Parts: sequence; C-alpha cells; structure tokens
Amino acid sequence: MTRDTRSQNTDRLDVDLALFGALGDLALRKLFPALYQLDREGLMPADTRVLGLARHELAVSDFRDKVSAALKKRVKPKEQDAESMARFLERIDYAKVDFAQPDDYQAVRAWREGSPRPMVVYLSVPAKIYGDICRNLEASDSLDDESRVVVEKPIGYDLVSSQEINDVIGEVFPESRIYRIDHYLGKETVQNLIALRFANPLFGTQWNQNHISHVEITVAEQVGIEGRWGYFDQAGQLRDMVQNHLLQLLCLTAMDPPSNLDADSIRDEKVKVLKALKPFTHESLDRDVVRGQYTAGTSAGQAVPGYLEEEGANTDSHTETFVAMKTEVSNWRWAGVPFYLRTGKRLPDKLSQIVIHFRQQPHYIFDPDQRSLAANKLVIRLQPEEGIALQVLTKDAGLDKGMRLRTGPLHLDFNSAFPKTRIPDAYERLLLEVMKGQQYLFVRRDEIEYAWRWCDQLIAGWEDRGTPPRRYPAGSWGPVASIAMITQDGRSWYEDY
Ligand SMILES: NC(=O)C1=CN([C@@H]2O[C@H](COP(=O)(O)OP(=O)(O)OC[C@H]3O[C@@H](n4cnc5c(N)ncnc54)[C@H](OP(=O)(O)O)[C@@H]3O)[C@@H](O)[C@H]2O)C=CC1
Ligand SMILES: O=C1O[C@H](COP(=O)(O)O)[C@@H](O)[C@H](O)[C@H]1O
Repeated sequence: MTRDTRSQNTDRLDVDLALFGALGDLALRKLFPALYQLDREGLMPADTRVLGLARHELAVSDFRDKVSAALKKRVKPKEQDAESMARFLERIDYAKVDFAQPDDYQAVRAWREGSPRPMVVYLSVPAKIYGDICRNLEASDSLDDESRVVVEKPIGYDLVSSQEINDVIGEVFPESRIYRIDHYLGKETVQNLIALRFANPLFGTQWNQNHISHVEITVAEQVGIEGRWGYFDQAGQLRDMVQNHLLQLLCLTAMDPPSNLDADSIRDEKVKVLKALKPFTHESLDRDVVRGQYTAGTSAGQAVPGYLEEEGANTDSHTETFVAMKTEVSNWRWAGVPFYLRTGKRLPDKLSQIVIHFRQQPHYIFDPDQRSLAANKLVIRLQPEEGIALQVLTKDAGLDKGMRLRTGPLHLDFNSAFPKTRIPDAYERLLLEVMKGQQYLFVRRDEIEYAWRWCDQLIAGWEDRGTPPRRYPAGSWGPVASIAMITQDGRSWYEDY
C-alpha cells in the first residue's frame, strides 16, 4: 500500500472548522461541548471560526440557541461561564446544505472566501456520505492545500466496504491529512498507557511473556443501545466496539516500543500487533469466543427491556450485544500469553480497564494456602475513575499473623493525585490534536484494514455456524459461558480495582 508518510506538525491552532452533521447526536452531545472547553481553556485562538452544516433551514441565531442549549445540558454547571459561552457562540456560523447537492456547497465556499486559515472538515455523518462531501468540497473549490478531514467510526462494515470508503476520501485528501477518530485514543488513561510502558524501566523490562501470564481487557457498558437500533443491529458489538476500541487498547498494550513518538512510528508498531493476531479456527471459535444478547433485566435499579424489545426492534435478530474472547499475539514478546477481551451492553457497571497479570515467583516460600494470591497485577482503569493500581503482596500486619500475605494496591487515582487538573473529555484532546496537525492519536488506513481482516474471518465463522447468541439478563456480567471460558484456564475476570 502506498501512503503519504509526511507528518504534519504545524502547531498552528487557527483553523476554519466546518462541522458536517451539526444538528446530529454526536455534534450536540460531544463535539460542541468539547470545542467550548477548548475555548474556555484558552486553547482556541481568537480568529478560529466554526461553521455548522445541516439540511434544515435555520437562522444563525437559532442555530446558536441550539448549541447553547446543548452546552447547558452537557457541560458541568461549574464549568459553564457566561463570558466563555458568549465568546464561543460568537465564533459559530450556520449554513443549510444538503450534503449530496453540489450546488449547495457555494455556501461553504462563500464562508471560506479570503480566509487565511486552513480548513478542518469534520464529518459527523454516516460514512456512506463521506464520499459525496469530500468530492463536493473539492469541486466547489472550498479546500486549501492544508485542509484536513476528520472521519468518525465505523469506517465501513467489513474490509471491502472500509476500503471503498477510504478510497473515496483518499481521492481528495492525502493520508497525512486524514484523521480517523477512535475516541478511546483520546482518553487520558489510554495515553497514560504509553507513558507507563515506555517511561518506566520497571515495566519496560517486565512487559513480555517471561513475566506476564495473561492480559484482560474489559470494556463494560451499563447503557443499552440508546435508541440506535437501526445502526446497532447492522453492526453488533464486535463491529461497534471490538474492531476499533478494544483492538486499539490491545495494540497499545502489546506493541513494541516505537523509536519515537511520531504518528507513523506508533502506528507502525500497532500494525505489527494487528498482523500478529492469531486467526480463529473452527475449533477455537467454539472454545474461545462467546457471543451474547441481553434480555430484560435491571440497570441502575430500573427495569429495562431486552434487546429484542427495544424501540424499533426486529424480534428475529441474532445480533450480539456482548462478546468475550481469548486471543493471542503470535510473536516473540507474547507467545503463549492469552489476551482475554470482553465487552457488552447492559452490564452491571460502566467499567473499562486493562489488567496485566504478572507471573508468580519461580520458587514459592509462603503459606501454601495463599498460593493463589501470589502474583502482581497492574490495573489500568480508563473509566469511570481514571487511575492505575499495582496490586502488590505484603505481610499482613499483626503479631498473630506470622508471615501471612495480603494484597494491597499501590494506587494512583488521577482525580485525587492531581485534584486541580480537570480530566478532559476524549473529544477535546482529539480536536486539539487535529487543530495542531498531529496525527498520533488517529488511526491510519492500514490499521483499520488489518483490524477488519481479523474481524471479518471471525464474523464469517459465526455466519457459517449460524448459532444464535447466548442470552444474558440486563444487569448481569454476560452469558455464563463467558465466565466458563476463562475459568477453564484456571483464571477469572478481575472486577475489583
Ligand atoms: N452518536 C455517537 O455517540 C457516535 C457517533 N459516531 C459516528 O458519528 C457520525 C455521526 O453520528 P450521529 O451524530 O450519531 O448521527 P446523527 O444521525 O445523529 O447525525 C447525522 C446528521 O447528519 C445529517 N445528514 C445526513 N445526511 C445528510 C445530508 N445528505 N445532508 C445534510 N445532512 C445530512 C443528519 O441530518 P437529518 O437529521 O436531517 O437526517 C443528522 O443530523 C456517524 O458516522 C456515527 O457512526 C461514532 C461514535 C459514537
Ligand atoms: O463508539 C462507541 O462507543 C460508545 C462507548 O463509548 P464510551 O466512551 O462511553 O465508553 C458505545 O456506547 C457506542 O455504542 C459505540 O458506537
């Protein structure tokens, strides 16, 4: 594959940001609040402008009212200040554009007329119209030589559809100016994983199959499908969460040290991990992968419907809302180390964490009854409370305890360790990096494609079998088989912190 490897690092923040899909869920719930926060923190230069684009007839003042209402709903009250809000709203314009209509793009061109700033195009719309928008922007002469495009996930439905989408975007933008979002890469602790692994010799020397017995990655969601049946039922949890977020977490956990922090150095290492992921066979698919679908149950103390009773549901659907699997990265660093992945909707809590289980000492001298305690764990918590905890073994205090062991955490809770530092939402960081022209937190085309290759063969195996997903009640930790999958290896999912 040829790609443009020039990395842009302009450190220029002043841009014209054109936000397509400006009345959509993502824009109002995440993107405008993130932009407001950047402005409030003084990270948005005075001349940066934002153009909201949607197909509804609206006066600019009405559009600003909608954004203002979204900010009041989404930004914490103590972070809403009237001066910053007013300044931010002043930057915003609105244009009514049907994205499929080339003539409508004259409004974009008019907005850009005479602007010295590069344009950032944010496509907060379904991927099927990415191509129309890119081509129409180019045909209307709205772009400049530094224009960047930000695209949302999912990029496609499988390898072939993702290649088609990447091809049309690539007709207009070179790879060095395409920013593919995976919002997990903007989360504070995900970035800390890079610092933790590559800044601390303590971990750097231990991070391999000689010292690590297994790795768990859990991304548990308490929410259901949140009214997104149309999208979700076509996708399922494997495409919605594993193909992107979980595989990115796996890559950052498993990759070799990059030679520097440049975007391509990091992304080259992630691609090597994706290429080394062990494919599933018929046998391992049955043994090592569990699909589930939630039935009615409870969530946060409230009764909730099952997946097949959600609004707009098709009652025959076999789409999975839960996946657990055991896989392996087939290389020298990780040979023989299982990576257990688990993600699902309507689980008891929102909990995303990576747990590194270290091996036991080669020779054990303590109470034989406590042998199962005798290993260190590193817990990297992404949400809800960001932090890192290293479970270490110490002597139990007291005269009557002899040399009894106990486990306790060496615990770094970001909120209490750095109380004055606000932890930004992932989209704030990602938008800031786009404005700076830094690509290291965005996904390169080949990463997406290798991830699809691996998922596609897994999905083909499922389709071949036609087995329906196992049921689990909303509010539980998924099908019992997902617990059996790990306990058959003499291990268990780690749910503490
Ligand atoms: N919402 C989320 O939490 C997440 C979303 N994403 C991705 O972000 C993108 C946006 O998602 P989301 O905000 O949920 O989607 P929405 O459907 O809420 O928003 C998309 C917007 O695009 C508009 N639109 C679609 N076609 C056209 C057109 N031809 N001309 C003008 N406007 C058009 C729609 O307008 P209208 O209302 O008039 O139809 C709608 O307002 C998608 O790619 C999605 O996969 C990714 C992760 C999470
Ligand atoms: O991309 C997506 O992510 C959300 C979960 O994101 P989080 O930051 O709240 O963990 C998921 O609910 C959604 O289905 C998926 O499209």
